[in-house]
Amino acid sequence: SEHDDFDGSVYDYVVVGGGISGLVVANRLSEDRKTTVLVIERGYFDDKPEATVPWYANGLDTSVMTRPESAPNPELNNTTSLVAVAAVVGGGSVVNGMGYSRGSKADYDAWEELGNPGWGWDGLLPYFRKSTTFTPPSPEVASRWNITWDPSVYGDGPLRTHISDFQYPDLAVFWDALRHQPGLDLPPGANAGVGPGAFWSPLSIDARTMTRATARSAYYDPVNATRQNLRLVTGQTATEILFHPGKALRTKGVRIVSRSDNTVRSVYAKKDVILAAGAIQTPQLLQASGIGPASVLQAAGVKPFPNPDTISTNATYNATVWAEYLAHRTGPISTANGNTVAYYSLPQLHGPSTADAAASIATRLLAQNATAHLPPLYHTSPTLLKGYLAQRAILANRFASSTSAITAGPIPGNGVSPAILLKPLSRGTVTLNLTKNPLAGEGGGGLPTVQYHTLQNPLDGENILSIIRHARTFWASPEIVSALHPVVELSPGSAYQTDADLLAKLRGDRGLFWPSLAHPSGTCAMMPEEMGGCVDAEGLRVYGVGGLRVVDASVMPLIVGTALQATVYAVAEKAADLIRGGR
Ligand SMILES: Cc1cc2nc3c(=O)[nH]c(=O)nc-3n(C[C@H](O)[C@H](O)[C@H](O)COP(=O)(O)OP(=O)(O)OC[C@H]3O[C@@H](n4cnc5c(N)ncnc54)[C@H](O)[C@@H]3O)c2cc1C
Repeated sequence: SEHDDFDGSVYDYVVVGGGISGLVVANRLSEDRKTTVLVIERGYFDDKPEATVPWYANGLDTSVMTRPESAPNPELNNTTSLVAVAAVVGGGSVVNGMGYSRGSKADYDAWEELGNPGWGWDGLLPYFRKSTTFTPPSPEVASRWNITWDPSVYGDGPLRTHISDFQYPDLAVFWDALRHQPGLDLPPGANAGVGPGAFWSPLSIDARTMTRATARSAYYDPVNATRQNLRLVTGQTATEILFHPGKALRTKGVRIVSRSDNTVRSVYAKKDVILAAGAIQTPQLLQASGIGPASVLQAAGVKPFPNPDTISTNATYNATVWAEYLAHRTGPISTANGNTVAYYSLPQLHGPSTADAAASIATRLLAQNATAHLPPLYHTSPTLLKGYLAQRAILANRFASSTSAITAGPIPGNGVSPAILLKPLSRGTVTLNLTKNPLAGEGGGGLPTVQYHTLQNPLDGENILSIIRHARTFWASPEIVSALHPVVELSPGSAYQTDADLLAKLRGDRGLFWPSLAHPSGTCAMMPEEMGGCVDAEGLRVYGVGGLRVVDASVMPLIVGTALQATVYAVAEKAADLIRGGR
């Protein structure tokens, strides 16, 4: 087969996962033609329209995903839910909603406060720039819609981002309402690290072709033909990290299984094995390789991203708009969820008259008996608890200030208004599924057990209710009602008003309320080891193991107040620099 030649082969670096972080790191490391890099990817290349036409980002292409169910969640009436994980060359960038957004400065400065020098906003901005190019809309569209941006926060990097010329007409009404929101800022440009507010926010679209811009189109396709020192193999699942014999743990390579015929092969790394398998599968691979419970097993913790509203109904567009896209690359098919996002801090959510409600949440958070609202893992690990308490102090500070967002209101043109909690206090876990051999099935089909523990901390419930109530107020604002008629809430529905009724509905209805919006992170956190950290800040090296690094969304020590792809690109760019620096 085409893969016969690589069994037993040796590279400088073996990268596990050809998703966003894996392709960025592989590209940068192979810029030096003397450095050899192998990328192992579970999925395949996907060239169908769903992977390239922007409009499809409104739906979920599950044909290129693995979809484990979560464990039954005790706080959600023991119901399970989907864990959406990409399995395709390009990873999440091929299936995601294409929003390109960075958190506020305070979100990244929190990483630095957690003991990671150089990982605050100022340390990451060069990598945000290095990874992106921004193409503005046409001057006519920009002036008609009053679209503004800050060109200084983008560079001439591989990932193309764009605000398209097509804007849903109703957005004018929404912007009118946003301008009248008390206390909501309207900063001139998104992605500049400024605090919450309403923005014109780009999508990962390549304006030259009006197609989806992905880690593959940005970091792999342009260099594939010319770099003999870079190789990507598809349909191969890494199932185990291999170590040199001896007392000091040092990686030797990776064992992989072919999805098509279950052939087992081994490949070797002279320098490092680099894990980029994403925040669900990286911890699984570490655990399957028996890497120390003190650093990794205990550090497992997926942060939920609850979404107490319905998803897109997948309205089908008619033939005319498709014809327009095919002929001119314009119209609704040329864009996805739209380019307007409003971020609110907790005080802004509560409004000026009840701003002390936010301070009260912060005070009550700090007064909590932390272990009472955390999974058992934290009860027995003083280091893990120490890390959580440090995160908690930072979150209490952010709750009481207006420096970072607790919710984002994407306002797409398809009439769906998800209510999203960006700063969860509850902590989940990713652990090996002991009843399923990770080697079994279609080439390593076994997936780990994901326990979200959504709503384990009751303050998460309070914050979600505030977010829902705020969304109701927004949709009832006079600007919207007078222009668009009263908006009817389909889900959960106006019958649900009291805290108890709303919470009971959320706990029981998995179609309505999701524990995660496909943004797992923090499952192998970058923090000092004595705070339960998994990798160091100097080189993202796994504590206690030589030659092993993690570069994907697992390393985020605290989830940032927005969707993650922009941050994953920047973190991977910085990781590549640190690795090349030889540290
Ligand atoms: C449905 C969906 C919608 C999203 N919407 C948005 C959005 O609009 N905006 C935004 O900013 N972010 C969005 N995200 C999040 C964003 O795409 C992810 O945070 C990002 O892709 C994570 O990058 P990563 O490198 O950590 O992992 P991934 O991009 O997931 O890459 C991991 C890769 O590793 C491969 N892999 C896993 N295990 C193995 C193994 N054992 N062996 C070999 N290969 C393996 C996988 O197949 C995958 O290709 C969305 C994600 C999803 C799933």
